[in-house]
Amino acid sequence: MTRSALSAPRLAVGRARTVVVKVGSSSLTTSAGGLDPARLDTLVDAVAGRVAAGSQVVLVSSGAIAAGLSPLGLPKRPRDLATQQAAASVGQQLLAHRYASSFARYRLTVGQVLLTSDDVVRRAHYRNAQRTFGKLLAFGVVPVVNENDTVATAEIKFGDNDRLAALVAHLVGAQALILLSDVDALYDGDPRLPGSSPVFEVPDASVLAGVGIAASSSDVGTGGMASKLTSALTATGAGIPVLLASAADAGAALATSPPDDDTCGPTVGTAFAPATRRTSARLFWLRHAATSSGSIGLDHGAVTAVLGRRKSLLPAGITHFFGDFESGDVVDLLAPTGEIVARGFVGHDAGELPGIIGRSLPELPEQLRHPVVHADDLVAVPTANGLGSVGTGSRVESASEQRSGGSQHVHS
Ligand SMILES: Nc1ncnc2c1ncn2[C@@H]1O[C@H](COP(=O)(O)OP(=O)(O)O)[C@@H](O)[C@H]1O
Ligand SMILES: N[C@@H](CCC(=O)OP(=O)(O)O)C(=O)O
Repeated sequence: MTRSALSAPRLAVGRARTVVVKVGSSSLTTSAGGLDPARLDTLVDAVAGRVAAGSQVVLVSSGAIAAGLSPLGLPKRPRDLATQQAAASVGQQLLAHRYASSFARYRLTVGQVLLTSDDVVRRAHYRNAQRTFGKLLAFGVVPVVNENDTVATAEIKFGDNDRLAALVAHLVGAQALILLSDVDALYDGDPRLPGSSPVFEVPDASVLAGVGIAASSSDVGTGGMASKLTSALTATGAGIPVLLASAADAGAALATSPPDDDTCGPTVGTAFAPATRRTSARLFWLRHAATSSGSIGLDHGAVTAVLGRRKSLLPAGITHFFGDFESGDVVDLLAPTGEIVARGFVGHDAGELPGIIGRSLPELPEQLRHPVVHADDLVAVPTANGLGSVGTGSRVESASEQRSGGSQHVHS
């Protein structure tokens, strides 16, 4: 019997030299809520197998808060931040200890990397984290990453490890992102309902328009399926293929595809094809990680020109702006609805804008006759087709939103 060839994204995942694997809390815990050593060992078996096959693997693991519950006598995941942080503090070191002893079965060393959003938002920190990962991988260490929950505050939290995993995948130059959860694939509706069917291939984001997202079934995680889709779109939008599969199928999800055999590799789960070629670090950082210094409101025509025709943003299409940015700073570009639709490096100081917004270039003095944001300095912010506010960009903190008493300038 001849076996059929796997899809291109599956083969890309199977052939990736550097892979980021993310596992959710629900896949590491018992039904009572504590860490489940057997499930953790199953995951480690799969990661060690992939490393033995010649890949570099970065593991993004949730589970710190879940692991800290029982030592603190907490019956369920607490709602308040301070208790979550205390649980994470206790749980993270239990988790790290468990990973260290489980990987030791394969003579593999783990390195713990705890990140806050600052480590990705600030460019110098981003480079520093990149260097650290590079060194760990060169030493043959398996980096085990989590959010630094103990110090992250409500304002600076990543929100969830799905998003963190996509950012880390780009940061380490991974060729694949594997999201492991307690569900075996993406479904077109709530997987607990009988009429829902699995979606095995996502060639592009338009497929997701018909996917229904049920509220997360897990009591221990924070992400839910919506955040997994946002993560998948973040990675595919940067040129990285994604596989979403069950942690119970970790071995099959991390299977390798030999260069000369198109029939072997990850057969399980849902494969997401990359949308583009790999994005440059500069534009990826701009889209997903940059903290903006202000925001600029666009009229409908400018939104179409900038997003639809990839044109530069000219003063004529601007209705208002907030913030005290300088030329070179990052600004959010807002649709007339107020939604962030793009982000760019601004070409003017905020002080220059009141005199030029709403006017065409020929009307302006020579030194001001250039785009407010040049097309090469601009990226669209994905709003995850049909998933509304789960788009990553709208979750990035905006300095202008935080500034109390920040002024707004409106063109009339
Ligand atoms: N369309 C869907 N397809 C698959 N799973 C879905 C869908 N909608 C909601 N879910 C739920 O999302 C859950 C996974 O999210 P979550 O519990 O946060 O996982 P994790 O702890 O792995 O991050 C699954 O248990 C599943 O019930
Ligand atoms: N950083 C937290 C997990 C946050 C999170 O995203 O959880 P999950 O949705 O289970 O991946 C922890 O270790 O408990």
